[in-house]
Amino acid sequence: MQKQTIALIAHDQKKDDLADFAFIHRDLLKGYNIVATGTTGGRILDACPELSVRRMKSGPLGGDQQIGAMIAEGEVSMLIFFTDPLTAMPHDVDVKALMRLATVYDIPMALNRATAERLFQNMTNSRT
Ligand SMILES: O=C(CO)COP(=O)(O)O
Repeated sequence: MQKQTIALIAHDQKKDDLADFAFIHRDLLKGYNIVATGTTGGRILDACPELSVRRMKSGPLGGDQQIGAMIAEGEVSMLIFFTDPLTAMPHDVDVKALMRLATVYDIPMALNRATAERLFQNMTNSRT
């Protein structure tokens, strides 16, 4: 069976947190294709070199839009996006557009670690 794809993205202040999250859940993530924005993808690969990560452009250069287009094409089944609500972003409209498409296409979307942990807990439980 074809692996499903999970999108992983983090803003700069949240990248340590997402790298840690990916490391802790690396065994689960091995069962998925991962797509990430450029810098985030690099951080995930540093933490978990064994994972298959497709790196798109960096967020401010269009990476969020690329992942949004993949969602519109039905190619992404979950979005984990550790956002930074305390820093202004030049590409805020792209971030909002990505969240909008995840909502339009009704894919599970976690915007913080607490929600992501619960989604992954749910996936772990449904595997056992
Ligand atoms: O800005 C981002 C998401 O909006 C993330 O992009 P990077 O992973 O390239 O830093």
